[in-house]
Amino acid sequence: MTTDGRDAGDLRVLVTGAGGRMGREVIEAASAREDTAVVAAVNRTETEPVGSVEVADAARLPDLLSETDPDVLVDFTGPKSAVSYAEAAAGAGVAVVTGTTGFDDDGIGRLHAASSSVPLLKAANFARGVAALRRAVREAVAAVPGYDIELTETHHNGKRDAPSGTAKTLLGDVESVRDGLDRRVHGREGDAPREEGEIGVHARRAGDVTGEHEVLLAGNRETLQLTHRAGDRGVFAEGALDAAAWLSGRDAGWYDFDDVLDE
Ligand SMILES: NC(=O)C1=CN([C@@H]2O[C@H](COP(=O)(O)OP(=O)(O)OC[C@H]3O[C@@H](n4cnc5c(N)ncnc54)[C@H](OP(=O)(O)O)[C@@H]3O)[C@@H](O)[C@H]2O)C=CC1
Ligand SMILES: O=C(O)C1=N[C@H](C(=O)O)C[C@H](O)C1
Repeated sequence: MTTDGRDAGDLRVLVTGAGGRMGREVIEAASAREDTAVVAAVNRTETEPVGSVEVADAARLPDLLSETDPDVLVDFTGPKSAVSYAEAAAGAGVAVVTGTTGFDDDGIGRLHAASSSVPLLKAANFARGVAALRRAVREAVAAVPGYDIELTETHHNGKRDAPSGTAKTLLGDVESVRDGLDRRVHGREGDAPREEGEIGVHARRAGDVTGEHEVLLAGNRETLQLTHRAGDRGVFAEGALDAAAWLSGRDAGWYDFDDVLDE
């Protein structure tokens, strides 16, 4: 038993972005788990404790990585910070789970480089229903060749990146099973009839919507809509912690949420 009453075999997580919507959710979900301990939490700007967890200045991350001996750093921040946090974790030999979205190619390359020394799991969406949606979309697109495809995602008005990371993942899924889709059309305006090879992409931002993704397939006098709605952020936090528990102790390398679900 440790001094905080947790078992010595518990999963030890360090949470970045602890003042953000997801960081707070991860701390709350971890604190409610008997087998998980939040050994440190950091945020860029000064942040009140989250429950009983003190939040340190993110500049202290390198020290905290060595002082608190975490198994996994769990990150939901922004694309620049996520890369530098992952690199700090890799330098300290600590595994990384990141749910951050909006990376550019350089960021993805640097995450891959970090994954050569520690296990790193990146997923744009930690909801199990989205994993099921991805499978359903691949199957449906393959089953209705030639149907028009439009993707719509809806999120709260605080979301920065568009389209969402999940939307980009779904677009990759569609394109992986349908040849000839060579143009993502982000909204339409003016004289803009639909053309062969297009996939329409629509990002809506409104109120406090947690996250919705819909793939619409239409043709041959019928429509098929495949939709996922997240009820609250707890679903993402629980998935990320399940991923962290799965990742802890694995070999260095690049992993995604499907690896967790496939086992
Ligand atoms: N994979 C998944 O299942 C999910 C992924 N996400 C993704 O997680 C990320 C965070 O989302 P959310 O919690 O809603 O966002 P918030 O804006 O609520 O929180 C962002 C957090 O990241 C920190 N941050 C942002 N930019 C920087 C930076 N440049 N340097 C240091 N810290 C930074 C913020 O710090 P500060 O407080 O100082 O601003 C804050 O703590 C997004 O990319 C989002 O798309 C969200 C939900 C689910
Ligand atoms: O920013 C969010 O809130 C979310 N972001 C993720 C994304 O970009 O796909 C996942 C989820 O939809 C919530």
